[in-house]
Amino acid sequence: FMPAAVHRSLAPARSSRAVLSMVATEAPPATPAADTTVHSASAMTLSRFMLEQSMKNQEYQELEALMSSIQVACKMIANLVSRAGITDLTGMQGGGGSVNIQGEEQKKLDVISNDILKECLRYTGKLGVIASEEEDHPVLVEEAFSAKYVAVFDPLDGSSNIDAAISTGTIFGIFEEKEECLVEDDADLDEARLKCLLNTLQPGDNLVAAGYCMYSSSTILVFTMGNGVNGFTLDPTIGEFVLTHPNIQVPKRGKIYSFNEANSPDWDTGLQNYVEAIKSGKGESGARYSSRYIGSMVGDVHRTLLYGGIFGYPGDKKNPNGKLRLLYEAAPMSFIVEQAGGKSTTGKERIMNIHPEQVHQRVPTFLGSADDVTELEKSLK
Ligand SMILES: O=P(O)(O)OC[C@H]1O[C@](O)(COP(=O)(O)O)[C@@H](O)[C@@H]1O
Repeated sequence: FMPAAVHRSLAPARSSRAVLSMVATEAPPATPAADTTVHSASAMTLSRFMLEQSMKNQEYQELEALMSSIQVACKMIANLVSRAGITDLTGMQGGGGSVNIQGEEQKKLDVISNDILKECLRYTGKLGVIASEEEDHPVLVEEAFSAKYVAVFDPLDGSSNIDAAISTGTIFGIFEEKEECLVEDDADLDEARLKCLLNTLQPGDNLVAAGYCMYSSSTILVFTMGNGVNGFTLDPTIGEFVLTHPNIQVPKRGKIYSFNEANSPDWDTGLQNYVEAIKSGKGESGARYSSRYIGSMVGDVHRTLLYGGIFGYPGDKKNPNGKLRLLYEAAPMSFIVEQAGGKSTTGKERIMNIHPEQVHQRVPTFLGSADDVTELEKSLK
């Protein structure tokens, strides 16, 4: 087991570093920058974090099992994604039936990530229903359909980037099932199943937890349970997610906008004017904004959370509701951004208020720094 020493290189991790340094106060003050791979037993791992949260608040006890299975699934997916080129896991699923209900051809890793998440969530026994981007319809978890939670997820967001090894991610949201979904033995199963399935269609405001795991130069899991947002980096030397981004607060205003500008000819004038203004320093802040767009929502939202600014996938003449799915992309990400002090909107209304009518419905999405999103809303009006 490695002796306690301290990371000196990662500025954002001050608080976890503080935790580590409390333990290692006797350690020499400045560890040479070269020494970057040590964690002490007192590291704030995600498992320990959840344990402490559920000791403080009983409500989190049941979520602890769910978060434990989600982190296992993300570690497995991270491993597969990082070795996709070596293990022939790039490319399309191929063969019949590899087009999901949205008409998108599925990547091999879309299907595998979906199976991994389904399996990891199933064995918690806490889930009655799951809805996934890769499942045409919500799936009833037979073993536990009298359980308490509903999980919605995009198993591998941005998978169009996977073959180029550009960042991708998993997005998840957890709802509580509505009371009447609890099925008694003699109940009419079909009716109950319908109720359970309908339980999947809940507004973002009903989320009890949401998060994403980004697979990039680091694997970072960021989530909220409605009590702030925390980020954990996977340390491959111990195979654990370690707290590196405590209590994330998105800057009130940023200097970066993130849209697929190739669609701008089809945007409405208000949005075109807004982007022109911030590009040329004629926006409210007077600053000239720069553009960043990865084309993976998880990567673009993660950067926006840390650096500020605005990310969006607007509706346009071709796709009036844009591209992002409300239930397992826009709503979970909106919960995280709002919990980090940011804002999220369709341009007309708060995304978290919207009651989904279909599992795969799309919604125009703008989220990020509160002042930037407010300025955009004014332009769209
Ligand atoms: O290539 P486009 O049209 O800009 O779309 C990019 C957007 O589509 C997505 O890839 C959609 O997600 P999926 O990959 O899960 O279908 C988002 O991650 C991203 O923000």
